Amino acid sequence: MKTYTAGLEGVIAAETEISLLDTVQEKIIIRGEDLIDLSGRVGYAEIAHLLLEGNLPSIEEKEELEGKLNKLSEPPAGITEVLKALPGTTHPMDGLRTGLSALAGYDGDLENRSLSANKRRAYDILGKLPAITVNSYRLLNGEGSIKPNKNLSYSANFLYMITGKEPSQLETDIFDRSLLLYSEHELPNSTFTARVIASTQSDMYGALTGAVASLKGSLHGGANEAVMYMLNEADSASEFEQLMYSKLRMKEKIMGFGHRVYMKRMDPRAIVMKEALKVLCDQKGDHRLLEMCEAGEKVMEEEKGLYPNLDYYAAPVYWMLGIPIPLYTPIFFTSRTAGIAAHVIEQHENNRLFRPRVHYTGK
Ligand SMILES: CC(=O)SCCNC(=O)CCNC(=O)[C@H](O)C(C)(C)COP(=O)(O)OP(=O)(O)OC[C@H]1O[C@@H](n2cnc3c(N)ncnc32)[C@H](O)[C@@H]1OP(=O)(O)O
Ligand SMILES: O=C([O-])CC(=O)C(=O)O
Repeated sequence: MKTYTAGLEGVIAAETEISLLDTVQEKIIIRGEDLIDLSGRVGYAEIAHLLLEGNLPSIEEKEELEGKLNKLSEPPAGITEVLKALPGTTHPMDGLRTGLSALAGYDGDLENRSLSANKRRAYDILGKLPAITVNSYRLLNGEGSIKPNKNLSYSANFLYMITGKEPSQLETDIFDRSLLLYSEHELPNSTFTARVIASTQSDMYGALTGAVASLKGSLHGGANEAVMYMLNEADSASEFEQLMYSKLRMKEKIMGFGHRVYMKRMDPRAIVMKEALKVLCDQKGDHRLLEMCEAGEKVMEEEKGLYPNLDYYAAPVYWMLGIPIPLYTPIFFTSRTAGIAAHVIEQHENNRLFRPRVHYTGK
């Protein structure tokens, strides 16, 4: 009776003022602004403000937001205890999912779905997630937990907690840019998941927790970790090229390539991350990873007509920044929290329950 499309391809499933992948003008529009254009001009905190408040902040508002996120950056001690109780075999993404879920118990106003209550908890979650993300990795590795350094900006502190040393300005800028690029992307599986959960009038913690599970999958955020494991299987551009050919012969999907929306062109965010990789390679005087990635790009274009997505170039950038691979997907989620929280708020503000029908193929 009604049109059915596998994977909801091309289906319009939500009305939003938050973002649009404009495939005609080839732009990522966030609340009327061009994300790629912004990536050279503003930082992650400003994008978080744009997503949650609807406008870019003034200098004072930006400082106020950085201060607010700083103040909120320490999770309750009970969350650390929850993370400590998990077995060491737990993936940090599952640690993050568990820690985020447990935060709900600390919200004294959990059933309040008003705009102000939702914004308050969005900032609270955003403030605490870097520590939850990093400590889920550290505690699972048998390392002690690390406290946020409140003298640093949001991104500098996040990177400091990951590596244990204060990052340089260049490292901070590149990491911040990666967070900005990951912050929001219209209606990917995880954002859709969160909106579906929120549409039952369930709370933001539950909606975001479901989104973590969605984003973990290798067809979505999990691809950035898979890309790095794949790059580490080779030592040079020619070895990587051979690896790609053999994977294609085995009909394997190559992680970091293809995208439901950018099927036939390079993800514009990947172009920005490729430039960042080049800067890091130039600085370290070691171009091996860049050369390998470029070789892989050429194979995929020639063999499959497919182009890199953001994960393909974010992975080697994170490697060059000294970030452990199991943190790549949790970092992606932490950054995407600003966008997904904005979608949960929008869903609660103008809600209709998601309840589609099926195309029945059974007896
Ligand atoms: C930041 C992000 O989350 S971006 C996504 C990150 N995920 C990845 O990088 C995983 C690898 N990529 C993929 O699996 C896909 O391209 C997806 C999941 C991103 C998009 O999937 P869909 O839109 O459903 O496309 P689908 O998987 O149907 O692919 C269409 C065709 O292209 C091929 N294809 C798509 N991506 C790839 C790939 N990475 N490697 C090899 N072939 C691919 C498929 O095999 C399929 O070919 P066929 O028609 O001959 O069977
Ligand atoms: O948009 C998608 O389908 C996947 C995603 O989250 C991204 O590319 O950032």
